[in-house]
Amino acid sequence: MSFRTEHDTMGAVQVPADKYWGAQTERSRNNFKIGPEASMPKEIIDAFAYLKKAAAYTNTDLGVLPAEKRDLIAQVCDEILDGKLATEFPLVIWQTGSGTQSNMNVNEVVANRAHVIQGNILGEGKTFIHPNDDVNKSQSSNDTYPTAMHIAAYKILIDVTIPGIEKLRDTLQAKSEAFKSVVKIGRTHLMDATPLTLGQEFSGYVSQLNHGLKALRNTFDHLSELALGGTAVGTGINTPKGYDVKVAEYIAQFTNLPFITAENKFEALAAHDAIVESHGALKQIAVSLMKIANDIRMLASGPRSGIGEIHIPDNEPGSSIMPGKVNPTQNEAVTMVAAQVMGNDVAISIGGSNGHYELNVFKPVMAANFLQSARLIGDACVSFNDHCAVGIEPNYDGIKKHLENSLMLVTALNPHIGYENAAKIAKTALKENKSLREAAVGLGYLTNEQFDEWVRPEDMIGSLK
Ligand SMILES: O=C(O)C[C@H](O)C(=O)O
Repeated sequence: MSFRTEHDTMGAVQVPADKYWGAQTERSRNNFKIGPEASMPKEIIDAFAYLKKAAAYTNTDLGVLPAEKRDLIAQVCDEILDGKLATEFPLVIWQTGSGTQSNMNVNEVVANRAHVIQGNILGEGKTFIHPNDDVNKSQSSNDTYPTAMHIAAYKILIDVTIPGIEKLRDTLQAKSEAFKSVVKIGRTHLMDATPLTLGQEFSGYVSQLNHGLKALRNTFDHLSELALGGTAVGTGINTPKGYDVKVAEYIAQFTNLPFITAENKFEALAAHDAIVESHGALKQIAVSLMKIANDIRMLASGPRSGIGEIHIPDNEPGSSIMPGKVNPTQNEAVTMVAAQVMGNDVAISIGGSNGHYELNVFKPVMAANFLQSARLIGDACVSFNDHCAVGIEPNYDGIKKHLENSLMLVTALNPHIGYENAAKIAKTALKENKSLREAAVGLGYLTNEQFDEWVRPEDMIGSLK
């Protein structure tokens, strides 16, 4: 590999000759050889492209950056957003907790790429655009990185997470309606309970996802606040008047999302409660998905020795050794995703609780965990929807068998013969391996006709939808 020499305030650094990044990026590459798989997320780099372009426009509007520089900076930012410079951001999240090195990575790439766009040779001569003085003008890592976090988080929730959850929610809603007359036995404490319909059971899942979506949307207010303009400690040193409001307006225009400047820049740099709050909603959805996917795999368990009250699609051979076995693999994937998201919530909580005075220095790990959770939930919902939920059908034989066998249909007799007599019927039926009817009539508490009249599972499903 050939190298060129780049400089920063600490001196000369050898940088791969064909790369646009500069000395500070290379120092980070060399000094943080930690977990190479944990690259700075693409969503964060794209968010930096939006905010650097917005900063350039604002700086020009406010008279502190020539229009020629603005246009060059904006052109490179657009190239980043088009994915043309994807190999120019080699840093990992395990670096400075402010994300300074990734901020500088973007600044250096923009300056050097602009140099080449102007017809110069990479590494030869002084660049017209300076990474700090121009690309980073009116900014600090301390306000750019949190701004990038909010842009990336908001965008991924809108583009990936919410559509995925809604897709699954809609399918479960359709199933709930389709199954509204399918009476089955309920289970509480994993033990037989009174009946309900399969539709009622599924309506609970729909409601869980609707509440999760609402919780997520409730976090948009805080996520829409941008730190940019706070610069180093939140005071806005080195920014022209009106910069913070205007730069947020440009970001809103470029992203088509309702961003505004943060009301309090000290909070926006030193705390990431918006990320903690929003990930809290993602955790809530993970908790819901864990319950839903577990219920569905247990209802589908069998085919001969399980509960077997629903069928789910047979997607792949399940076993390398047991012929003909098929497993609830989509449920397993979703529940693993839920476990990962709950784990990410711990990392985010620890990160969020560690703002020291004017700066939180857990920014990259918080961003990476958030983006991973948001994508995993969106993707997992689509996968579970397409390869499992859409194909769920009742197993009428299994449902009927359990319903007829259930001892808790006896609950319907409480108003007629009292709880204690009804309990005797249930216990006798269990002990003597009899049906409820046999036990009830045998104990002399009621006649066959009364049993037919009073013990009707279809009348035991209550009035609630
Ligand atoms: O990189 C910056 O702009 C500031 C840095 O994070 C610092 O506060 O030392």
